[in-house]
Amino acid sequence: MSTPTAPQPAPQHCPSPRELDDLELLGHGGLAPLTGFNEPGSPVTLELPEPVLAAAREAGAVELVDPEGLPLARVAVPAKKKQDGEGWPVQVLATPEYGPYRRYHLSPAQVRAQHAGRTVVPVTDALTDEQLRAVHELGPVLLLALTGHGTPAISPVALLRATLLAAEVLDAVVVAVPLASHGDAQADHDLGVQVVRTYAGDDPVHALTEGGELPLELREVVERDRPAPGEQGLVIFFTGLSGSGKSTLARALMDQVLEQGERTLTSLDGDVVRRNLSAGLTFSKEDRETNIRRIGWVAAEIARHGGVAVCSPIAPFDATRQQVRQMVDDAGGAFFLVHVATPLEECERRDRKGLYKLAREGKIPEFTGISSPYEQPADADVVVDTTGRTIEDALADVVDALAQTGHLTLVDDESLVDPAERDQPLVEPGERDQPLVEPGERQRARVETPQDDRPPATTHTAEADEPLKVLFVCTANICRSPYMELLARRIAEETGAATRLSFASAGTHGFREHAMDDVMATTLTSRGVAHDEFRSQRLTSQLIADADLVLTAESTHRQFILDDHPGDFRKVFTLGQFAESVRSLHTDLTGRQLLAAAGLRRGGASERLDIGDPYRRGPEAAASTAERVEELLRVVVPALAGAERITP
Ligand SMILES: Nc1ncnc2c1ncn2[C@@H]1O[C@H](COP(=O)(O)OS(=O)(=O)O)[C@@H](OP(=O)(O)O)[C@H]1O
Ligand SMILES: Nc1ncnc2c1ncn2[C@@H]1O[C@H](COP(=O)(O)OP(=O)(O)O)[C@@H](O)[C@H]1O
Repeated sequence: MSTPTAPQPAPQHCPSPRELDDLELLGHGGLAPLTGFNEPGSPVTLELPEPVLAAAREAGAVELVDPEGLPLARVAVPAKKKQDGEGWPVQVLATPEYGPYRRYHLSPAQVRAQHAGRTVVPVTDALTDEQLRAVHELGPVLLLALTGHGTPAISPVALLRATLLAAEVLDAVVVAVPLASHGDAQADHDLGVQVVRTYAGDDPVHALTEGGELPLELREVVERDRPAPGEQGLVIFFTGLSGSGKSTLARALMDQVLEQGERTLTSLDGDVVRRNLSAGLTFSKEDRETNIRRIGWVAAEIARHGGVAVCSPIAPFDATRQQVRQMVDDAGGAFFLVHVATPLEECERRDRKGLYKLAREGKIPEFTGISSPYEQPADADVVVDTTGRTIEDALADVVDALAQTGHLTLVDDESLVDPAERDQPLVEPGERDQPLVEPGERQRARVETPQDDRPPATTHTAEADEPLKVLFVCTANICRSPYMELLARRIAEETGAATRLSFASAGTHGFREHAMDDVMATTLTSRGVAHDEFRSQRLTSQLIADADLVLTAESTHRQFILDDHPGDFRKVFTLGQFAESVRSLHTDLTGRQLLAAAGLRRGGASERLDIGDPYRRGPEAAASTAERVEELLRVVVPALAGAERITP
């Protein structure tokens, strides 16, 4: 007689963030008519790892738990794949209780009961002034914030924060719907239409149209959500063979970051991690992956808090490195991969720890490069072969590539420059027609950077004969920057350089086509400079791209530009900063060569050098701004033009 086998308990599984969002909506009817996962043709799928799927088929169900292990739902899983036709129905065990703004998560039934009669407006980004005006016209509205994983342009919590702020100036209630993205634009669109219709019932739906500017409060929410590249958490991840130079370069880089003193820093060195966080792990493929994932997890948490983590394990497997990149990305950090590509022969020649010899003798199994693979990264931000190079020279490539991203700028550090070269002109008079190169770049030939489309630091081209284009930038382009543009043009005329220089100005925010502010305009009139034809314009990427030099009134304007155009850091200065650089360069360089030199040796854009906003602060403030700008322009314009320098 055979004994009946006891039914197997349903296995537990923690779904992905996207699946958790889907589960919440399936659970309360938000995805109606869908009632389960994996219905034919539906993007609302649930994927189970093979062993969990096998156990679930045997038990007839899987229990979905949240990341802390709380059972949320029981999902029926047919015994055989061919029985999947009807999908996997969901039975709710508990509704999620935690998470920011959870109280705004309502089911369609709750929305119908509490808020019927309002026009429904689906929202996936902070509302612009034009959108607010249009929504205001609609009367009572329900702002349906679509916060699901991968859907909003900003983080779900910032979208709710921005939508609640917008609601304060409208007759609006706010409801959050975790409508996730499934990676298929058409399927997501169709699902979104269906979900919004379900929430709206018989009420009208208003689709927002693009356009307009963010009001100040909402801009602040968005900017806080997306910190400037220089303030974002950063993971600098060195990968390469043992002995390639990862730890040496990582240590040298960290010293520079510490000396600069602007960022908090954590080292996750391969050897050190193995003695602590990963003590006991072997060098099997599985243990190496566990080791790297642990490093990635810690690094991502550091990035989440805005810190810098410098990691230097071998990390031989591409898939694991990609997982770390994803973890850092999910935490809102930037991931910067340095491939220390010193070839095996050189690492083995160095054999600092004597390990290669032991590995060759078969005394260390699974040694990377000898008896265990190293997968070359195809996604490195910079590739450095340290063979035959000094540490400083190799490090300069990393520092340079980092600066190009805007995430960490250390190139101001004069210690990178050979002291013997520090006060020399960068270009000898006889070298004028040669491309300019930075001292640290002279060995660049040995470095491959994967971003082939990056412009070289400075090259001499036919452009050299065109007038040098200078763009002045302030906030509204009605006070400071027009004054700079018009007065600079006058000074260029006085110095006979009108054909060699051209000037324009623009504002980061504010109006288009406005005349100059009256009070500030008076300071120009008293200098005999006409302003009647001047009209303000907004700063655009094209204006920045077209300019050879961008001079801003304040360091915040400079940062505003670099946030979107980090690669332009060598040509964007505050006017005060550029004047200081010109004064301290002690060279006879002019025009583009002066720009190149200033770009390499620029001083800091300290707020001390800012030109404050005189707008609505009366004639005295305008006069003192005018005086200060004139003083700076009389340093900068003649220097650019090659006219006789005025020594302050
Ligand atoms: N089998 C084998 N293969 C490779 N390396 C070995 C091995 N056994 C010990 N070591 C020493 O451990 C250091 C590498 O550890 P990592 O944690 O960076 O390796 S991994 O990323 O998990 O693959 C590595 O240090 P680095 O030289 O700093 O890279 C070696 O000193
Ligand atoms: N340009 C260079 N950059 C980094 N290391 C170099 C360079 N030239 C020689 N080395 C030497 O190579 C060795 C690299 O060792 P290490 O930094 O511990 O490598 P890893 O951490 O990749 O195992 C050190 O002895 C270092 O002095």
